[in-house]
Amino acid sequence: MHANWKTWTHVTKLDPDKRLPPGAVEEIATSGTDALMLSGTLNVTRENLLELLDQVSLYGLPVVVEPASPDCAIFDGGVDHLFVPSVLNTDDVRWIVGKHYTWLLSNGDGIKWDMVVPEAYIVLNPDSAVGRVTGADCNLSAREVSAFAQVADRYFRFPIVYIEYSGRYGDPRVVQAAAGAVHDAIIYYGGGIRSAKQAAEMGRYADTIVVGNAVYEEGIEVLRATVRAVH
Ligand SMILES: CC(C)=CCC/C(C)=C/CC/C(C)=C/CC/C(C)=C/COP(=O)(O)OP(=O)(O)O
Ligand SMILES: O=P(O)(O)OC[C@@H](O)CO
Ligand SMILES: [Mg+2]
Repeated sequence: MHANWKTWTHVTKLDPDKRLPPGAVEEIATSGTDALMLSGTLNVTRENLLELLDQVSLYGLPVVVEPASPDCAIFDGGVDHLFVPSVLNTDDVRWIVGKHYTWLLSNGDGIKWDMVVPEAYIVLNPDSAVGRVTGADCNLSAREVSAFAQVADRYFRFPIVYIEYSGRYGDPRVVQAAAGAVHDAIIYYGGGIRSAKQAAEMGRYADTIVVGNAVYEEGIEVLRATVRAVH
C-alpha cells in the first residue's frame, strides 16, 4: 500500500450516523477534498458504516475508515486505509492500547497490516463525544500538548499526530506548537472548521486539516472554500 496519504492537505470526515441529502455525496466527492474518512464516536455500527461505504466508493477518491471500536475495523468494500486511533491524553488504558489488544486477540489473522495507519490522538474538547467517552484530560497547555506530540513522534513513532477539537474551533497556537515539536509525524488538525479563513489558519501549521460537521451543517460551498484555502 502506497503512502500517498502523507500528501493530503484536506480530508472530509463523514459520519455513518448522519444522513446526507440526495446528491450530496457526489458533491462532496468532487469538491476537491483529497480523501474521505468515515468516522464517528457514537452510534457507528458495521451496518451504517458499510452503507456509507457503499455510497462513497463509486467516486475513485481515497477512502479511509477510522474505527472507534474493533467491530468497525473494515478492510473490504473499497477501503484504502484503516486509520486506527490511540488517545494519548487519557488515563483509561482501553483507549490507548486496550481495544487494540482485544482486536488482536479476537481477530488478529484478519488484519491487513499494510492498510493500517496508527494515529496518536490528542483530544482537546472535553464536551465532544470523543472527549467524554475516552475521559481525556483536555486541560493542557501548548507545552503539554507538544510533549504528548513528541512522545507520539519520537518515542512511539506514530506516523500521525491528530490534534482533535471535534465540534469546536481550537487554538492555532497549540497546533503551531505541536507541529513545531514533531520530527517525522504528519500533523492532523480537526475541529470546528467552518470557513476558508479557519482552514487557512490551521493549514499553516497542520499538514492535513479535517472538516466534519460543516459538511452537514453548512453545505457544499463552505466545504469547497475550505479545500481552496489549503490547496
Ligand atoms: C482498536 C480499534 C480497531 C479501535 C479502537 C480505536 C480507539 C482507541 C478509539 C478511541 C478514540 C475514538 C472514539 C476515535 C473515533 C474517531 C473520532 C475522534 C471521531 C470523532 O468523534 P466525535 O465527533 O467526537 O463523535 P460524534 O461525531 O459521534 O459525535
Ligand atoms: O466535525 P468537526 O468539528 O469539523 O471536526 C472534525 C474531526 O476532527 C472530528 O473528528
Ligand atoms: Mg463528529
